Amino acid sequence: MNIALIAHDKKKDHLVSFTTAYKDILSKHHLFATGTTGLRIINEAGLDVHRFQSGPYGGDQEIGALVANNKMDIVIFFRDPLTSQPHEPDISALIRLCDVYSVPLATNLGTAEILIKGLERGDLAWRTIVNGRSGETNGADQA
Ligand SMILES: O=C(CO)COP(=O)(O)O
Repeated sequence: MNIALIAHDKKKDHLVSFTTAYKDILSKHHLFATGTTGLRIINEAGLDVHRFQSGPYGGDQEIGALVANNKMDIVIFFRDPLTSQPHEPDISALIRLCDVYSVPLATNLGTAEILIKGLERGDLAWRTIVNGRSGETNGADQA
């Protein structure tokens, strides 16, 4: 599976802790992230992550493009609901596209935990039918 990992600044510590805690599961998949989030996950969780631009510089839109092409299977986006962001339209657009394409999206730690446990149990196998990669079991696919 292709998994996008994104966090706003005040939520980055949470995402680093989350990716560290679930490193064994996440390392079986292809990970993508916005720029600064990705750097922290690489350095602090020790995971292999493909980094896009930083969010305010277009990273959310790059991930949105993959969602629109059915190349992103899960989006974990720890957004900060208490701080205004200069690229709010990009954030809304990414969330909207996840809803357009029924891509599983977690915007907080509680939902992300459920999603990652479901992923490990195989609950998201339907994604391989939607994304045309049905021969694959553990996400050995590339965006
Ligand atoms: O702003 C973001 C998502 O909207 C995240 O971007 P960074 O990971 O580069 O901080």
